[in-house]
Amino acid sequence: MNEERALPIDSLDATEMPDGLPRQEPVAAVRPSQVADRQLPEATLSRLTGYLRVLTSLQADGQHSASSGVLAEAAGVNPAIVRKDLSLLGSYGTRGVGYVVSELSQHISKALGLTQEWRVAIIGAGNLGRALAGYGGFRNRGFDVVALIDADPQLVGQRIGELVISDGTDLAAVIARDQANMVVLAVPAAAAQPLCDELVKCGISSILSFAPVPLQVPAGVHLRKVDLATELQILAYHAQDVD
Ligand SMILES: NC(=O)c1ccc[n+]([C@@H]2O[C@H](COP(=O)([O-])OP(=O)(O)OC[C@H]3O[C@@H](n4cnc5c(N)ncnc54)[C@H](O)[C@@H]3O)[C@@H](O)[C@H]2O)c1
Repeated sequence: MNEERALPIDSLDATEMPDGLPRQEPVAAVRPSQVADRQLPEATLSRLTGYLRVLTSLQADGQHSASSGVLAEAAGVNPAIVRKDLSLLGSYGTRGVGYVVSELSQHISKALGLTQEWRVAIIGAGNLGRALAGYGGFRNRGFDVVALIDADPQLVGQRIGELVISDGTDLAAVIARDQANMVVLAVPAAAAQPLCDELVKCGISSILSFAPVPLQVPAGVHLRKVDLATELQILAYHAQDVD
């Protein structure tokens, strides 16, 4: 069973060096054809989404190229980290010119799996599910929210923005009808594991859960959890007074 995505033990990450310096391994040896076979470090993945956001806005402004310095400043990291991250994708840029915005944007989108269609079903139309369903920003980041599902008959049929709440008692039918291939769980903790099991049977292999409970999924199913309370506790740990 697979609890959450494990990173390979040899994850490369410039920020993980004890002295804060980028590692010196020959990253130039990594070519695009190899990238598909390996997992990118989690910290790199999260920075890539930042670079993509910056590139999208540069493209909208009609910029043709961008230096690692420009990307670094906009993403809040240093240029060496940008170059290192992009080299892991096989993108090296040109000295004096930098990176071609449209090409790099396409390259990062491909690496992040954003060139395929992601159709997201949100399960749980309570406080959180409604807020997520009402947020318009997912579409321009590559995610189409196609269904909002709840098991409460009083909620089924209600309209939230562009979506009408679907009946969660026939989950498989809703997932098939709306051709969802990614699911967000915004249900109480007790409902999350049975739903995960049902979703796996429906063929869903990408699940993001907000339920504050450990979940088990079989190998091959990607599960991520968001736990704001844990994040706040970590923040409190770092921010506490130490006298
Ligand atoms: N991680 C976070 O940052 C964060 C923040 C807020 C809430 N949460 C968690 O998110 C979840 C939802 O929170 P909320 O405040 O929206 O709760 P809520 O009680 O307002 O909504 C939960 C909804 O899930 C529905 N539901 C229950 N079982 C279901 C099932 N089997 N199938 C379909 N729908 C089902 C309920 O009918 C209800 O409408 C909770 O687990 C909560 O702890 C997480």
